[in-house]
Amino acid sequence: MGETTTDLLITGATRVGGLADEGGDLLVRDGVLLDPAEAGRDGSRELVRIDADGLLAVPGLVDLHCHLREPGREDAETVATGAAAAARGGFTAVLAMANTVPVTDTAEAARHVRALGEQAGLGAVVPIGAVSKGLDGQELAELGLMARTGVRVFSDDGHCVSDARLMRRALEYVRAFDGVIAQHAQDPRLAGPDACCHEGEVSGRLGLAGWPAAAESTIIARDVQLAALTRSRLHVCHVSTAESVEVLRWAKQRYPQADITAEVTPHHLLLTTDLLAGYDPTFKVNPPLRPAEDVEAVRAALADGTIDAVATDHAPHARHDKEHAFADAAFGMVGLETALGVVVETMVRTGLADWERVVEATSTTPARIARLTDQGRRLAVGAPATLTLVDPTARAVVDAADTRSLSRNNPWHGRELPDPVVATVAAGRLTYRR
Ligand SMILES: NC(=O)N[C@@H](CC(=O)O)C(=O)O
Ligand SMILES: [Zn+2]
Ligand SMILES: [Zn+2]
Repeated sequence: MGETTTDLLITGATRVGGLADEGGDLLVRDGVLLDPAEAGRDGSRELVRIDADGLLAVPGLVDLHCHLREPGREDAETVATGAAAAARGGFTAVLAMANTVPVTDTAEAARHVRALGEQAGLGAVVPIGAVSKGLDGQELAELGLMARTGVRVFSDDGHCVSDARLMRRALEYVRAFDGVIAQHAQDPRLAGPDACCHEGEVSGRLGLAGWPAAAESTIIARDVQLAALTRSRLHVCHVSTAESVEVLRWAKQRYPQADITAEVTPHHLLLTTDLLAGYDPTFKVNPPLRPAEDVEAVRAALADGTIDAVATDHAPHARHDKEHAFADAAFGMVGLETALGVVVETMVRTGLADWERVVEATSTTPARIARLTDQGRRLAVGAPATLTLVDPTARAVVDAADTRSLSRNNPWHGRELPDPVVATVAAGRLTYRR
């Protein structure tokens, strides 16, 4: 972050994870946190104050998994609108999935996404590189060349790397540069081309073609063994079933030397498959919404660390892709702006997690998985001024039209949820203020 002439003084916030003797005041100058006693000493600098009495200051949120749609589908989202939605959601860094048009499968494509993020200036936009060329699951993409531009996370998300041999080679390859393979765990043969939801009692009643929960957990069982075999890093995207949690719990015990991590989305922490009763395609998502037992299992796993992180899987879609009969609509829902609220609703208000655990799952751990060294840092003098101010008690009714995203496929529309994000500061810059 370059030189600035304005200081930002945040007063009265409680730092989550801060030391007991650290006061609540924070001074932001040139992208760094300074001793608040410095505020106003240099008369040439303007001082902007934020009164944060009663608020929490947490390290800026990091989203390991979102879809920003640029290049190719700028009608659904652009990097700039996605970054604006992220800032409003309290995020200071987001990782943009590779399933754009064209796919982020070359160094040049990765540089392009990063540059669009820098132009937007609303926090870090970090490209995820594809595992296979064109996401076709056949041939490895330019993993090494993308790594040289700083890419550490590789994923064919939207598709599963279903060929075990290709998955093994990808894991072996990225080990050299400390990369990680983020897998969309879903056996394509079990999921089939026509399936559109979770296979079970609800799909049977509604006459919708489902796919079994085993399509997810069987791939995870295979991949954790490949991660152990290759001694490489595996990250499991959007874990959604109780069996997947059981496989992960087993794998983390069985292979303590392996680096296996997993994420859950906010929607899988709260929404259930019953919502499909109205055939509203807003609730069509991949992985599909699951029964309540699965929701309970992923919450417990997030609480005890079996699931390491929360990631939004923000998947904006234009109206003409979403407004179809359920079976024909696109998979995906937006989520950047509501993510923290849903985590507070499902984990904090239920007593399953405290704010320390929320910070770990939404900031510290995702930053570590993506190897983003200037994100997820404790808020101390000398650290990057990358933080989010949170009102732990605020609530609001979600309005899909009140958004910085270009898309409206919002499953929370009309629902009252915690509305915690008050301000976001990314590398010293105020990127959102309520
Ligand atoms: N989650 C979704 O339902 N859709 C994602 C793809 C994905 O995450 O698998 C998308 O790109 O729209
Ligand atoms: Zn996916
Ligand atoms: Zn995704």
